[in-house]
Amino acid sequence: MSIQTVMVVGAGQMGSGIVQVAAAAGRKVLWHDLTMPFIDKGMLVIRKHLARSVEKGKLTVEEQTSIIGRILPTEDVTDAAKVDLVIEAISENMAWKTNLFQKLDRICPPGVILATNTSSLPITEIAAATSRPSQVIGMHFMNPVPVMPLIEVIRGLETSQDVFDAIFQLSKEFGKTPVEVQDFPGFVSNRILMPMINEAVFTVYEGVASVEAVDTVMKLGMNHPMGPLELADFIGLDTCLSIMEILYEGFKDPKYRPCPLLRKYVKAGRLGRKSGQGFYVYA
Ligand SMILES: CC(=O)CC(=O)SCCNC(=O)CCNC(=O)[C@H](O)C(C)(C)COP(=O)(O)OP(=O)(O)OC[C@H]1O[C@@H](n2cnc3c(N)ncnc32)[C@H](O)[C@@H]1OP(=O)(O)O
Ligand SMILES: NC(=O)C1=CN([C@@H]2O[C@H](COP(=O)(O)OP(=O)(O)OC[C@H]3O[C@@H](n4cnc5c(N)ncnc54)[C@H](OP(=O)(O)O)[C@@H]3O)[C@@H](O)[C@H]2O)C=CC1
Repeated sequence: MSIQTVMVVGAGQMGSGIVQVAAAAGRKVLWHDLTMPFIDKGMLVIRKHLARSVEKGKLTVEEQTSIIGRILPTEDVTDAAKVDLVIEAISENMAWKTNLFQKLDRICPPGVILATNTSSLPITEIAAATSRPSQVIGMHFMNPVPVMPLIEVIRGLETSQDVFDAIFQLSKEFGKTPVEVQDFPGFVSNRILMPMINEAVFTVYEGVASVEAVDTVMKLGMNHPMGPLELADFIGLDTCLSIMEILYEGFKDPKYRPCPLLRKYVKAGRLGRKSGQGFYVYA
């Protein structure tokens, strides 16, 4: 199964990273979001990162130009009919994702693989919304995509071996290390990471320590590159809350209850770096 053309849906922080990595790996990438200004914003981010790589001598100007040339923005989702693989990276919301997968299922010819970058939603449930559950798979990149070497490759209940092998191989061609994971809430990464972040929020909520103090403890005491609250802001507090809700709902275990402070911040629109304020304020 050769994958040469890819559509990425969603021009947020994950979508732009996935587009950059796929284009750098020589794939032609159609990039779709609901409106062109979102894609334009994402293109600026990619151009900035590539320009930095050129400045540092990690990329030639010719390579930079050809990577940009392989990225084709489109407002028309029916362009998905032209690709071998669609990677969905829209917001972490099951209704929006199943709606999109139903649409993609109608648009794409048989044989096109539909992958989701969901952080925690059940792949099997997303697959069941389509008429091709054997061709639906989880391809979970880490943030920031161009830097982090891992991709969790998640098998839905019906994912075929051919599709699994093709995505595992493609992940390697993207320069990443794929790890096989079964379809359970939060997979491996967020089942372990997100309760730690949630516990850090509880630590602030209960007045044990300040935001800065919690992050300093984890950075200097545990050698984490970012403190858990800084990382929560980086991921997006809306995404963190959605993941905690999915763990709580999926396991029905109170240990996964989201901290009320996390919920409060999301309700207030404090989503972290992307909205300008979360646990920290960004310029
Ligand atoms: C929620 C989920 O479902 C799953 C997830 O993704 S969970 C989140 C997983 N990610 C993490 O845990 C990230 C933790 N943080 C880190 O690893 C580091 O802080 C970091 C890599 C983000 C930044 O590292 P740093 O050393 O502090 O910064 P900096 O020196 O500026 O950057 C290091 C490199 O990363 C690049 N970089 C940093 N941020 C970047 C971004 N957003 N996009 C692309 N490249 C980026 C820099 O250009 C630099 O590249 P070079 O080595 O080629 O010069
Ligand atoms: N943030 C992280 O660290 C990680 C996130 N993920 C997962 O990746 C996915 C995206 O997350 P992230 O990039 O952070 O989110 P963002 O909020 O940064 O971006 C989501 C983008 O998707 C767009 N969008 C929403 N609905 C549609 C649709 N129907 N069609 C096309 N575009 C749409 C949004 O547009 P609009 O603003 O108009 O709604 C927005 O541009 C989520 O499933 C998340 O769980 C996975 C790994 C890490």
